[in-house]
Amino acid sequence: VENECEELWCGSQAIRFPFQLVKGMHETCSYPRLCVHCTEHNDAMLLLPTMKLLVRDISYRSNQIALTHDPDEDCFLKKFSQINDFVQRYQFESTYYGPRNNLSFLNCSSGDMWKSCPILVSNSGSSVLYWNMDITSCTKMFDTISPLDPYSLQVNLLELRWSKPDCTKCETEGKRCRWKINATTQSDIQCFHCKSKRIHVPKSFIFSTAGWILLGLGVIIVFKIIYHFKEKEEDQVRLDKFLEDYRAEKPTRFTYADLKRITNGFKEKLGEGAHGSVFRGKLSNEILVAVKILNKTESEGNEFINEMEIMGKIHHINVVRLLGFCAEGLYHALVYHLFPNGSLQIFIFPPDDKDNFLGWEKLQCIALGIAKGIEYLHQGCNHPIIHFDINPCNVLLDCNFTPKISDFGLAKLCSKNPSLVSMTTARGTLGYIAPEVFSRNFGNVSYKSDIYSYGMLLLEMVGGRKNVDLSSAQNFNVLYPDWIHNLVDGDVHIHVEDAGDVKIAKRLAIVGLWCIQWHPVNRPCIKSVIQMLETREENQLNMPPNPFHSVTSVTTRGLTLARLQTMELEVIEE
Ligand SMILES: Nc1ncnc2c1ncn2[C@@H]1O[C@H](COP(=O)(O)OP(=O)(O)OP(=O)(O)O)[C@@H](O)[C@H]1O
Repeated sequence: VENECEELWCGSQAIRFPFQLVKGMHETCSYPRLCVHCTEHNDAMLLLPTMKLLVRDISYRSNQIALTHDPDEDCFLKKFSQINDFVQRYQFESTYYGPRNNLSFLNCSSGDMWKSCPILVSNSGSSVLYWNMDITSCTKMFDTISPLDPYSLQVNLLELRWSKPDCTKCETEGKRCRWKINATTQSDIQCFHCKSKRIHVPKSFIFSTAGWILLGLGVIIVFKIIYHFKEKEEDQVRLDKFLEDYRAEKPTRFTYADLKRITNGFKEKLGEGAHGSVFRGKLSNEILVAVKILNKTESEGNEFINEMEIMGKIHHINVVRLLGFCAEGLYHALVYHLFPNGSLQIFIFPPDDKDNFLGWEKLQCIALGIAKGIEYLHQGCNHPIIHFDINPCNVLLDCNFTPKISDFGLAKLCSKNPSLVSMTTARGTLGYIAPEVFSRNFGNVSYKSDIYSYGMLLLEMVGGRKNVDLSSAQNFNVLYPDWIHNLVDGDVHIHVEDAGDVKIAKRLAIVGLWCIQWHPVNRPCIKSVIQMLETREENQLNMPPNPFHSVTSVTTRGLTLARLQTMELEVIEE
């Protein structure tokens, strides 16, 4: 019931007790058989049993209502008797404070000027001359007593006041009022809390608004569908372009927006290295990629693109293939195949860690694969490349554990201060950098620098532990190879059960030790490394001299040699 007595609106007119909009009519909410109808033009019409009146205004504070004639009808006074009945029946009073009026009604239908409303009403006590009209042709119809004001009636205006029901008490308490159930008089009202207010919105408005909303939704859906198909089309175009480039063995050039789409907004980060961050991406359901966003490249614009074209031509089973790149303003990025196994780094475990150790056969295959990849970079392709950063992090493993060398060419492309890198990424890089890269006293930087890094990597694989032991910071890059040397000499026994495995372990260790000779000239070239790894004649593998056997003697020898060399070599600041 409370909701039915809510205040509703018709245009700017609030309709509430003792009136009620015709919809949701409830007997306790308004005068009996009296209701207001809201037209499609938002006009409130008071519906009486035999006529309707247009509501001009309702003041709930002063209990007044102003009514006028239905615009469809011309004359108010023709319906005087119904109006008078209505006023008296619902105990309305005229806002006109005066004695009850003796009204005279005159019929003036014969005069031209009375055409629209041929009835004149006057208070019989006062003159009709104030109308300033010719009333000589009028005939008297009847006299009556009414509380209504003749002047207002004549101008089609009905201003009424109701004293009952009186809701002012309820309203001062912040409540609403309505009839009591089974009320017998117009004083039988009760106050109640009205919780919710609803705005009356004409049906036409609801329909038009709903229509607009539906239309809007329809347009959005259509746009979404078009966008979806356009996106799919663009994806397909990009994929086709990629496949075309792939077959033509050249890297695809992507825009930064492409990369954003491929990586789903750079959502999944695979890792971060010295050159930048790597994100997981998807070119199609079958082609998963890793997108490396470079921090800073030294080569700009065209130079970078030329460099990419060269790197894109490098194809070898043991080298990560560059699928694409992005060179857009400050954004430089590289796109590679994704290798879900990640880098070799996470597979290096000691042989006695049975659950994680890969096995000697597999380690040998990986070592050989890496060597073949280095051989291809050094000698096999049109543009020989020194990697400068061979380490387990830069060897990725595909699902068959085939090793793939990554990050080739970046040493040239990216600004990389070795001493700076050694400080920040000591974990991965420091132990692998050849001595001559630090100081020319050991010789010239050449392909042999990669051999040194490869040797360190091999030894790490054999030992199953990091070659840089930061806990013994003083001699970290000396102690570990020494330990390996002793292992091969037979002084320290590594836990290898199978005789075949012992052979592999020894072979890997011997090759590793040859590769890490201080002076580049003493290191084998990569071809020899491969031969040594592939040989089955164990006794053909000679042990290299142990440069760490006596740290003092080595240092003395090194210094002597260094002293000799400094006399010939230009001193380069580290
Ligand atoms: N193609 C790839 N597929 C799968 N994972 C990758 C790929 N490329 C890189 N990653 C992962 O992202 C991480 C960061 O690679 P990134 O090459 O940038 O650095 P890094 O090799 O670890 O270090 P640095 O660049 O200093 O040599 C790697 O450890 C690797 O796990």
